[in-house]
Amino acid sequence: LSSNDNGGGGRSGALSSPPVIEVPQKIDVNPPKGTRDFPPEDMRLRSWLFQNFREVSRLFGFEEVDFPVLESEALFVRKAGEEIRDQLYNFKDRGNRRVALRPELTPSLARLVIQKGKSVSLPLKWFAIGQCWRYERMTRGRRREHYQWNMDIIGVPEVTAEAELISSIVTFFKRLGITASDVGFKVSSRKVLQEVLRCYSIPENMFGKVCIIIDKIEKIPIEEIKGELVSVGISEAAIEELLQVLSVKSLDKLEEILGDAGDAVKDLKQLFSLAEKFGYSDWIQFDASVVRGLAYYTGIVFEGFDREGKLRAICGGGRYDQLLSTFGGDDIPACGFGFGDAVIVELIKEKGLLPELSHEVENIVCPLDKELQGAAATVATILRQKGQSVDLVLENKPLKWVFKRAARINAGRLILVGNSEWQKGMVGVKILSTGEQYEIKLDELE
Ligand SMILES: CC(=O)Nc1cnc2ccccc2c1
Repeated sequence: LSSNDNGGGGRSGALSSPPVIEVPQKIDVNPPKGTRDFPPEDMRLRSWLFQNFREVSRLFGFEEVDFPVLESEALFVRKAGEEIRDQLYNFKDRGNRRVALRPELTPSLARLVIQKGKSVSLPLKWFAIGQCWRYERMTRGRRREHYQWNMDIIGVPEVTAEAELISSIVTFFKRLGITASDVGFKVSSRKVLQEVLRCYSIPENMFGKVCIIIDKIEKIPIEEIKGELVSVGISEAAIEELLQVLSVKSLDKLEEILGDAGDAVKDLKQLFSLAEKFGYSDWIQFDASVVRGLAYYTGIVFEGFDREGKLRAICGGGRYDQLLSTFGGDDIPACGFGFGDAVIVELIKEKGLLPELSHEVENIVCPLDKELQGAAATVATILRQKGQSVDLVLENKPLKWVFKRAARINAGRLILVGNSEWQKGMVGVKILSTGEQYEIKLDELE
């Protein structure tokens, strides 16, 4: 009930029964659990971050794409025990369809590539910035949404694609003032795991599950990791070999163990050599323990980390050559990364790299009395047509109020529309930074 309703007691003042005053039910003004509003100050930081995502995507010749935040649940139903699956924000819609709020963007991108089929020519270089969702018990008080920047290269089997993607992230970090002493990338290949599992003739369909278990290696005790590997049927011997290989920190050592028959060592060597040419060798290191927590990766995987070790992974990605074919599409190679909007903000705060972003307008236009409101609107429109931003005073306010507002919105200059000046086709101008004041003909205002 709106406050000016007299509660259904008919015409106010009627002698009928006293109006029933309904206490208006105050809505909860906070956003839903785990979600955020973006009031102007926060929105300026988000827009600044996204502007940098977009500018880097442009520098690398990527095209922007987007997809619905709501997808068929089938896109995300993978049986590899991933956390992203356990926390799917899924439900049945009113048409009884199983749907989900997307927890990541890659499956949607794969869906669109398949949908486009032969009508697009490879390679595709697409980027997206989209809100992703998860539903986890608020016990952990973590967010249920975040925005991710994704860059994907579709149709390139060589590791030149991964090298290009890492270069784009390095470019982004440099734009923010982040250096190789602040962050690095741990790089490995799932082919390392694959080659070990093959030696123990562990079936391919176990691969995703084993990767998801291994991905928890720094999050849960090693005994639990071993237990989970045993429970999915990996032999003790294979487990020992796996854990031993995962502790390898040099490519040469890895080659000793795996030999140079497989692609794992070859791919990684090529990636590190390309890193030299891109000029980001200082940013990357081989680390066999990196597997990432998404089941569909098949080759190179990488993650950005803060060298102080205070924060969670900043970004992550890798090659997913089988994803399109598992969706019924052609066997098209692909790789990409996701870059969340949360950890990066914590990092730039830590490093004192938060930009100062203020709201500014070039002009505040004010009629000196209400008869001139129309004239002020004309002045505002002329300035706006010249590409100037204008805050037009919309009510009859005292000058004191106007000066206060001008300061708050960081107006560059105050344009006063007064009667005597207007009769001469002129307006008053006050440059607010210097106090300089003058009159000028309207058509000379620029
Ligand atoms: C640090 C953070 O907010 N992480 C975060 C927040 N929301 C998500 C939502 C979906 C998938 C991953 C997510 C990850």
